[in-house]
Amino acid sequence: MATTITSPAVTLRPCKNSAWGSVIRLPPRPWRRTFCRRQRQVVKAGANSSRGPKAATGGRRLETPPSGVAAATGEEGDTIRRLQNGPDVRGVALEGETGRPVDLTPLAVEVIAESFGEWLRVELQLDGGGGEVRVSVGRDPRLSGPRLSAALFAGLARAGCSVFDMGLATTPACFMSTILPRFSYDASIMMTASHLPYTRNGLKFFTKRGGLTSGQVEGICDRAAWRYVARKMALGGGGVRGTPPVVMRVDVMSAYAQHLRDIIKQRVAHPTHYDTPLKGFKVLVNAGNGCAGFFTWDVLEKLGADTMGSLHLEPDGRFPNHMPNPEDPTAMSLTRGAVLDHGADLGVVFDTDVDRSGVVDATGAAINGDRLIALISAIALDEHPGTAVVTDARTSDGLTRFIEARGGRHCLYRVGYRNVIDKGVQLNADGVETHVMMETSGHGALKENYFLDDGAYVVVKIIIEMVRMRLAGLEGSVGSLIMDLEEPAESVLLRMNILGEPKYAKQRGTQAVETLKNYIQEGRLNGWALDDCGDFSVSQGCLVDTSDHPIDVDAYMYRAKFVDEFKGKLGWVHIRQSVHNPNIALNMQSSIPGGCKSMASDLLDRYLLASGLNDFVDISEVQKFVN
Ligand SMILES: O=P(O)(O)OC[C@H]1O[C@H](O)[C@H](O)[C@@H](O)[C@@H]1O
Repeated sequence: MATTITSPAVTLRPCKNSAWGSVIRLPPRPWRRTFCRRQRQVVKAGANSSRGPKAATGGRRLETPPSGVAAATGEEGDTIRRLQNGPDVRGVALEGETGRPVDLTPLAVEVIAESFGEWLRVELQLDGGGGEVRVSVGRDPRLSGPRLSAALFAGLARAGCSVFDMGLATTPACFMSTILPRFSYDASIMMTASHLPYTRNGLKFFTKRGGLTSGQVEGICDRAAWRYVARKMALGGGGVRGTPPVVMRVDVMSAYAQHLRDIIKQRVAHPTHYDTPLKGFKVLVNAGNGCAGFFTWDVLEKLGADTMGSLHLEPDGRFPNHMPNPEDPTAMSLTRGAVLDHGADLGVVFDTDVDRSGVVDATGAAINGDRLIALISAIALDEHPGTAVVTDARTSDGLTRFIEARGGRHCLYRVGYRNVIDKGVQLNADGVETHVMMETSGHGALKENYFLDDGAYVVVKIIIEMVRMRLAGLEGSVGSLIMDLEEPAESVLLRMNILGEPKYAKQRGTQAVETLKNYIQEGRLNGWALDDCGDFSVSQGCLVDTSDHPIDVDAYMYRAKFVDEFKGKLGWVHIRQSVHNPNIALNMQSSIPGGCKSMASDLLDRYLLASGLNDFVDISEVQKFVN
């Protein structure tokens, strides 16, 4: 049975001893002097070097790896490079995973943070900035957080950054700490592994321009790799050492919550109770013991909502109830139950760090995945007629029809929230008005919100719509806005583990994914056709943009449709390597019952077995599904 905690967790409340600007610890003066000298040298050396990674510096050069070290990074350095997951850093931070040793160590975090700080200094100089570089740091409640935070602070300080500790925070709040006038930091880092197991942890990086791109993070990890090897050699394999850095404890979360409240108040502009527009509404939150509890007591309750029935608000780094994840069936079903039990108008499910969300409407209907995209698209198309909506290519044909029926355009793109957002940014730059960028996973970014991947803002939009509907005297809950969304008859996700040593997994995964593409292109798979690639293809989908370079780990992915000689179009499959684990994800959708099984069976015989991929890919899930 779900635990209901109505009192807020202390950790996310404004901390009495953490007033803005209060100093936690001062380092001894000599250390500070040495540090400043060192930093000047680093930046100067960078300006003359010819080895700086272009992606990370935007063309400016950074400190050159000492000769010999770069070449020698090899295996050791690769342990750092492998921590890059698209635009994030993710790794195992605690023992407990079979076959996966701890690789996100304090030293790894320290060298990555130092390389980020160094990159940032160069970036800011390019922008005409200089002097103090101020970086905020937030984290989720993972057990490894405090220890790794100390390493993160140390790395940033080594790079000459002033560090501001937000404590328990959310990913969108970290970005907003670079925007909110009272804070306006140069950059922010969120330490989180989102919905991944409690043993993992990771980093997300922001500047005022938004999240770093995969290319930028790749450059930072490259530099961190040689630094890691050099540091290990110097320390004899030991961990982080040295004087603890200066860290300022700051309360950004209260200001951020107020920012969200202000948006709701202003947009609803309630005619009788402006400051409490949610009076008379029951809205409950399932925070999954992640970071989202603040939304209940610092946003909803202060706006007048009754939040009785909220679930798992207390941060707990072991996530004892279920992973905080709007895609998690347990999370959704518990929230649906709570909404119905309490007669709530809305239930909200956040992921750990609140960059993803899903909702449950008053009838208990789960609105996540395609349905959430449809709901946000309906709201956005009302506000911006004709806007384009970018999603990953795992969305249904029904969603495309839903968007088109409202006059919008649907661009299907690569999986990976950053890919989806980048595509939207690019479309806007190319003159295609694009207001919504969302992944089926619940990652949602809006043009009006800094193109930020922000689960809280998505919920804010839905809440505003809910209140507006009631003010307009409209019947029904927010779910009524997506009544005509057609659902596929079947939707299946199968995972195929990549066997063998982890260091070969990416290469093998790419080989497996590319083999399917080649087989189709070579005409070896009758009935299969790759969905069109292109810049902005509404009806057929764009799966790999031919104008991009698939450099990232998550870049090789294809969608192919299958037309059966007798039954006609059965559906499509989407194949790609997992961003986080050594496996290949095979998504399938069909409009015909049994269609997914037919497609899987065909791929099993004519692709997986015929190509011999089963030598290094575990095809048992596909076999089980087929049989
Ligand atoms: O590759 P998977 O394990 O399926 O995970 C895929 C997901 O990875 C991360 O969580 C990204 O933030 C998402 O944008 C992406 O959809």
